[in-house]
Amino acid sequence: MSSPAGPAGGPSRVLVLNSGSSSVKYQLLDMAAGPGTDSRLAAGLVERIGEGEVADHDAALRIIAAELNGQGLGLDSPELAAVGHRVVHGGTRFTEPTLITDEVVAAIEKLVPLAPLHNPANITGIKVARELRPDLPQVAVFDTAFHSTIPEHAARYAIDTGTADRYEIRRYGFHGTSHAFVSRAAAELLGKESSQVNVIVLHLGNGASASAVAGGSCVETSMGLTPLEGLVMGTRSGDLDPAVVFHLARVGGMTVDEIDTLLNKRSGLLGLCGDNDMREIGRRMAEGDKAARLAFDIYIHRLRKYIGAYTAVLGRVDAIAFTAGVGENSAAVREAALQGLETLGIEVDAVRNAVRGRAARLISTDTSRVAVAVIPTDEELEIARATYALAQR
Ligand SMILES: Nc1ncnc2c1ncn2[C@@H]1O[C@H](COP(=O)(O)OP(=O)(O)O)[C@@H](O)[C@H]1O
Ligand SMILES: CC(=O)OP(=O)(O)O
Ligand SMILES: [Mg+2]
Repeated sequence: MSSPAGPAGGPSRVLVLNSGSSSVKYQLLDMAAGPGTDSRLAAGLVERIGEGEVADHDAALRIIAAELNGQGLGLDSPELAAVGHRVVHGGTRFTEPTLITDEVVAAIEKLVPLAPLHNPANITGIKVARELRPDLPQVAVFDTAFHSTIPEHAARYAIDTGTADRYEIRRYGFHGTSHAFVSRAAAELLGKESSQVNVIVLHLGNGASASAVAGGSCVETSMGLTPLEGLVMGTRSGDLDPAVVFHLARVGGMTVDEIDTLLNKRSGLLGLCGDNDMREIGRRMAEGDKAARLAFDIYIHRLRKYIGAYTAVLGRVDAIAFTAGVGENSAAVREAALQGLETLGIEVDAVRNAVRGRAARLISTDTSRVAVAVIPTDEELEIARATYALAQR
């Protein structure tokens, strides 16, 4: 077959745009490629948006469009079936992949205050792609959607119910396409159905979140109203006493926006030691750097608290899966996070943990009651599948 075609012989390619706060990742996939075939036709990343040559997300998307054109895979291609967009915050309304209309864009715009670093970038991606191909179905796939199954007792904060309802304050959770993809892949690695296994997923990238997935449904996650809550991240604080905010305002004289910037952009690993990249922290620790060591220890301590908590939430844990930049690459983080947890049935094999690779793999011992896995995430593939499924209808 020379030109790829969908089941009905129509176009079968999907372009996925994953716009982050300072980067845009993209993939072009052929969804009609046979099972086991790599369907990725192109993939790339524009980084450091706003810092150097790339002024903003609009410029980044035009660079990507030109790059694809140059490879003969342009947005004008008749083979293109749809464009899938990662949208970080879907609020209470969007719990499924959604065909984009003007009204949907307006609704995503209304959610900007809940994800000020992410939703504006997602909206720019949608606007540029719709401008270039107004005829194509465009689908929004939400980070929050996979977490919509979290039960009320875990999703609600213990604040006044009227206030919470009025302002839609609740735990939404993020990185949902990754938690969905990785929890399913963990079940596959164990040779079981998703419905049969309970998995703790640790998505450790620049942003980081944990989730507890019971029989395929998410029951708890560490990010909350916004992507600020939970684990220690590259530049975000994760959990803290909310009174820190009052204290900084009253005693420190800081404005709400200044505190927002402090906690989202100048905290986490960066705030603790001046570096947000785990590779650099590893190098500095090897040289005996005390600030880097403490930052690492704080990061690990938080992670272990969540592993313990989610073990109690799930009752029975079949697998713990590490994913994203840090989770997939840092053997030191994985080892420290699970060290000494034999009483929980967790035994990491040091040799397996040290092996590097791109494939999903087990790093636990053969006798470990809980399987420990490293699973490369693929948010773009997950988004492409949802997009293609919706575009086919
Ligand atoms: N070889 C490595 N060892 C340790 N950490 C790594 C390695 N490669 C990448 N990382 C970490 O992964 C982070 C990026 O993760 P990624 O999932 O790509 O983040 P995001 O999608 O949030 O931008 C980097 O900031 C760095 O801390
Ligand atoms: C929601 C979120 O934190 O996303 P990212 O890790 O891409 O910043
Ligand atoms: Mg990410």
